[in-house]
This record gives sequence, structure tokens and C-alpha cells, in this order.
Amino acid sequence: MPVTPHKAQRPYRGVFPVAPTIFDERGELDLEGQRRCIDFMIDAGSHGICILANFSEQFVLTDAERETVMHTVLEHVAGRVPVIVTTTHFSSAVCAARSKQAEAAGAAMVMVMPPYHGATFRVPEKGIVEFFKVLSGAINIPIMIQDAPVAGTPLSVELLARLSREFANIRYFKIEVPGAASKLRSLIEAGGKDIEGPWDGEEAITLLADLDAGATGAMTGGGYPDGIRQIIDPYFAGDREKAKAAYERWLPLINYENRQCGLIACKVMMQAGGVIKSEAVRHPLQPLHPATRAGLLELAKERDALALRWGK
Ligand SMILES: O=C(O)C(=O)C[C@@H](O)CO
Repeated sequence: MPVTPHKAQRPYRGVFPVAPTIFDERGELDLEGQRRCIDFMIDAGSHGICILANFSEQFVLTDAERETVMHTVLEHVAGRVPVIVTTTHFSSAVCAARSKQAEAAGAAMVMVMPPYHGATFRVPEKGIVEFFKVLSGAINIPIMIQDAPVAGTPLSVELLARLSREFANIRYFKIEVPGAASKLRSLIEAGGKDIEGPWDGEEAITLLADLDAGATGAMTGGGYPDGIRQIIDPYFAGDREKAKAAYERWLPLINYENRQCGLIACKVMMQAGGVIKSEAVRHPLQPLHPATRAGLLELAKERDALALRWGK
């Protein structure tokens, strides 16, 4: 089915949280739950949505399931917001093919980590450059490089700036390594206008420092886009004091998600608020300990997170 194009203009800015992949209690895809999750995330103020990322449990999906989730979400979003599709793969050809498919399905952007496999398979810088050359040449939508510790591949500022200079579609950078703010600042300085989107990530744990460094987007977890909006809206409107107060208000929840829960946090919140029926993660991922779950929901309730009310 052709997808209605979104109307957002580049450069994309704002809150683009990662959508979880929704499963039922047996671990099967729950596509109805997936659609409700997306509706909640849009109602909660997401400027855009990223799918099939690590926080979407991309590593427990078959290729066929990836395609099903991608088409389901893009058709259901129907242009309401831009959608970023994660297409990471070790192989240049597979990543390029996945990215072409995402573009054809209506993705606004693809997000990709540098090639890695397991703890030790890496390629030298020449291979990384060639990988992004193949990818950039294969599509006509922007690429976000996900600079995250999970890939175990240090990407220097010089390398990132070079990739943006040499390859037309390398335009967005989600920096979620230690020292993210300094790296964002250096990248903006080194890359200039080619750095269309210097973005924050990692559940917004460093959001205020990253905004101060020039971040224009935040890729957070999917559980409380409404809370992240309370931080970035005043920041972008020039009211840093209000943004700082909101960051301080939401930080205990951000910290709890980042340090105690990880990708399951948003599912727990969505299930508690009737957005989705099951907070199941796919085995061998494990459910949250009941005490950790209670701690998360206590913090979310204290902040009146929309997820806890949306489905009731
Ligand atoms: O899901 C990923 O790949 C992430 O990096 C998640 C992160 O952006 C959520 O804060």
C-alpha cells in the first residue's frame, strides 16, 4: 500500500523516540499493540519515531518480521510524523538493500551503526568509509550514524566529519558515547553545514549538556516523549532556565530507565497505562524484577507521564 508522505521539513529536529516492538505473551508480534504504541507516541508529542533499533529488540527479529513491523508502522503512521528505520547490518550490501527497501516504503531516514559483529569482528577505517560510501550511494534519504558503545567501534570526530563531507546522505549523527556533549561540539565545529543533525541519544541521560553543545534532536526511549518535550520545547524557545527545571524534574525517571531498566522501561509504562496488553520482551531477554518495575512506575506516576493515563 502506498504510504502518505510526511510533511516535516529538513532539518529534522526535536524528539524522535525509539518505538518498542510489541509482542504478546507468547512472544509473537502484536501488530494491533504496535499500532496503539505508535498512536500513543505521536499523541505524547513525538516529532518523529525511530523503529527497529536496539530498543526495538531488532536483534531478536527475523528479517521477515522486520519487514512486517516496518510496513505496519509506516502504513499506520501514514505521514503524521517522519519515521526513521534502523537498517544496521555488518554487510554493506545487506545494509544497502535494507535501506533501499526502507526508502521505498516511505522512511524519512535510516539509522545505521558502523559494521560490527559480536565482541571482536571489526573492520579497519578503510572498510568503514567504504561501507558508508556504498550505503550513501544506494539511497536518496539521509543517514544517521549511530555512534554508540554497542558497536564497539570508536568513530573519531575527524572520521565522522570526513564521512559527512564525502558522502551526500551522511547528515545525522546520534552521539551516545561517554563525553557526548564535547564530541557533539567538536563535530559541529569540524563538519560545519554538513552536520545537518547533531543528535543526543541514550535515553536523554545527557540531554541538557548535549543541548548546550548544539544538539538539535533527541532519540530517547519511547515511554515519555511528553516529558522530553517539556525539556526541549522551552530550550528551543530560548528559555534555558525552564528547560533546566524540567530536566531536573524528569532526570530521576531518565536515570532509572537508563541504569535500571533499559529497553523494557517503555513497555512497562505502556502496559501499565493500557496502551499495550503485554510488556513481554522476547526470550532470552528477561522481565523486570517486580521491585524494579514498581520503582519505575512510582517515578513515572510522580511525573504524571501520559503513558500511564493514555489507554484508560
Ligand atoms: O535503540 C537504540 O539503538 C538506542 O540507541 C536507543 C536510544 O537512542 C534510546 O535512548
